[in-house]
Amino acid sequence: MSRHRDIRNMNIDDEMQEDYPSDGGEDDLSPEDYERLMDAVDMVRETIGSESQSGITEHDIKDTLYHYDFDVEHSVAWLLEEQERRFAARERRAAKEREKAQKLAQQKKAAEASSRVSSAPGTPKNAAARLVKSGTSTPSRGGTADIRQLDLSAMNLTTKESALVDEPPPKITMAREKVLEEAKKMLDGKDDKKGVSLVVIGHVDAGKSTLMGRLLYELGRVDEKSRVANERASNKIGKGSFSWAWELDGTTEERERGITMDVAQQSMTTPHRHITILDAPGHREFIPNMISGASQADCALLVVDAATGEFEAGFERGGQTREHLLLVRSLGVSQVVVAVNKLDQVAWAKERYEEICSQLRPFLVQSGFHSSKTKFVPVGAMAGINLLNSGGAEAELLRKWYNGPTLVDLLDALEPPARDIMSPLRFPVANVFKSHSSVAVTGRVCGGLVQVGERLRILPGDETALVKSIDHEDSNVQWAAAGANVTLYLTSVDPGHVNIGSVLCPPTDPIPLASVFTARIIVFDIQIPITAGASVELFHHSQDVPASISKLVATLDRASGAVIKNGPRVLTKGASAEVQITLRSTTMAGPTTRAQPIAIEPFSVNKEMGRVLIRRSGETIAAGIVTQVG
Ligand SMILES: Nc1nc2c(ncn2[C@@H]2O[C@H](COP(=O)(O)OP(=O)(O)OP(=O)(O)O)[C@@H](O)[C@H]2O)c(=O)[nH]1
Repeated sequence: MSRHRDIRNMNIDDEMQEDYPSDGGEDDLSPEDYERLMDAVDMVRETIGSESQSGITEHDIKDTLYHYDFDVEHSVAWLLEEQERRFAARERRAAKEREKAQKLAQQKKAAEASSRVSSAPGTPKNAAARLVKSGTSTPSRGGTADIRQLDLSAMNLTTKESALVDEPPPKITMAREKVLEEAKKMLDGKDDKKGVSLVVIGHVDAGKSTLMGRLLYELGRVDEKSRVANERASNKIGKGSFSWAWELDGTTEERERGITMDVAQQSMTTPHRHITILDAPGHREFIPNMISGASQADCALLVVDAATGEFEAGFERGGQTREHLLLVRSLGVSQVVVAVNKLDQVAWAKERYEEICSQLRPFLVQSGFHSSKTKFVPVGAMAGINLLNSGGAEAELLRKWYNGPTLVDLLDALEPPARDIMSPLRFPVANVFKSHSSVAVTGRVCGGLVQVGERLRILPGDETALVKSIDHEDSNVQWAAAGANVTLYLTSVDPGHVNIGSVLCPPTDPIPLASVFTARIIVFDIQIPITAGASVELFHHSQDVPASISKLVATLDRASGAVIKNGPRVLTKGASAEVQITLRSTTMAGPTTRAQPIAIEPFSVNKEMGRVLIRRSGETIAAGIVTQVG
């Protein structure tokens, strides 16, 4: 199985800590003072060197600058002395560690000698380690305490992690009926704003991340200091025009290349909606990541570039405007807002806006979007025009011919689709974060409910895990229901058994596993027809696996589904067909090696788990729904 992004290994224990160290009163600074501070930080840094060279963090520098009232000279002098003090302390600590290690080695030798004498025949050598693993607390007797300590160190567990092993398991604190009742209330929107997830799609450089960064700022989700910091830092590497996008494009590579590579998740609140944003990459190289984002969304925001020739580049055959729209529709998204961006590049010309809308409308209908569920809005992401309320000369130019809704007005009216909370839980893992002792998984609840303390089965495989906590947007919650994009923190599980594409479900109601299944597909605009045995890549949620279209069962009438021809020889563009799909083995062990099955369910059982996309040589050739598994 492959996935075009890294499984990030980070320390979840750190991530879970809510009390981040303060930056030393920065919150009280005005934007002007904050800018002064950041200038001073740069000057100090130039003299003392980078963090890795000097061991002095940005936090240290800021603290010192506050202390010396932003006086760079005094701050540098103090920090250089501090650097020497730290170096000396480190040396002292290292000497102590060496001494301790020597002592432990001697104790280990002595303990091994005594255990060789006292163990009964057949006693497992690592009995102490097994006791620790299973959580049994054995009172220490004489030398045993040392053996336990030594075995723990051999297992590479830190003191903190060994404490975690002994932590009591999380408990279910709410009755299922109560959770169901609360979930129903929430989905009815009686208690709160309705939740909806939105994937942001469009051709490369259309302005997706800029639009989202600016929108988050306009809605107060990004403060003035972050804005200034992004502006300064992006200017510094000559990428000033991407400063708004930096709020979403968080990795160094994304920032240096000026493109989105992985899906970034953020959230925002409009008067009637709580919106999870999934900012997808536009570059065709990262389509698999875009598919991962789209499979977690209810609605789409398509961003197109109005600049001369740019809209056309994205909309022509092979452009991502077309491909993204087809992909999201195939994954079940039926509502789309089209933001016609960069109108400043064409002097806010009404004719250009209308020309773009008139080209997109028929394509949207042809792709299966109902015209009542597609909305258009003219915007200028960079200057924040027509996102919320905007003033100024550019806004005036737009207002001469447009007095329709703003982008936020349209987002605020998005309707969440029906959620199936009564079906068994299905949680396809979109991303995994691992540490030695725990695992966090992100993704969307695709049916049912999940709650803290619940034991879940991880498929494929025989493993189970306990849900330790759940993060939904910025909050820690006790449960999450179908449609929610959440992070689950898991415990009592070997991190090696949780992967992108794993599906978490109730142990009593597992999702089926299959390496052969049938699907009803629609063939896209392909040039080389599909024949039986064609090698393809199968996309299901966030995973993609090698497969083949092993049998062409029948061609079907697109509208009625009636069989037109059994056993066709080829499938050409626009065809609807029933096909058999067989996963191919990823190992080189030979043609008889069976492929690993994937967790997949018929569309009739769970819509979200029963959709697949089929790609070949980097091009999406078909989309389908699973009709039969096994
Ligand atoms: N003139 C103008 N430029 C804009 C506007 N919005 C975005 N841009 C510029 O377009 C370029 C691409 O913006 P991004 O936000 O990175 O585009 P993207 O669609 O997120 O890019 P990918 O995710 O990599 O496909 C940047 O240089 C932006 O400054 C706008 O309203 N007007």
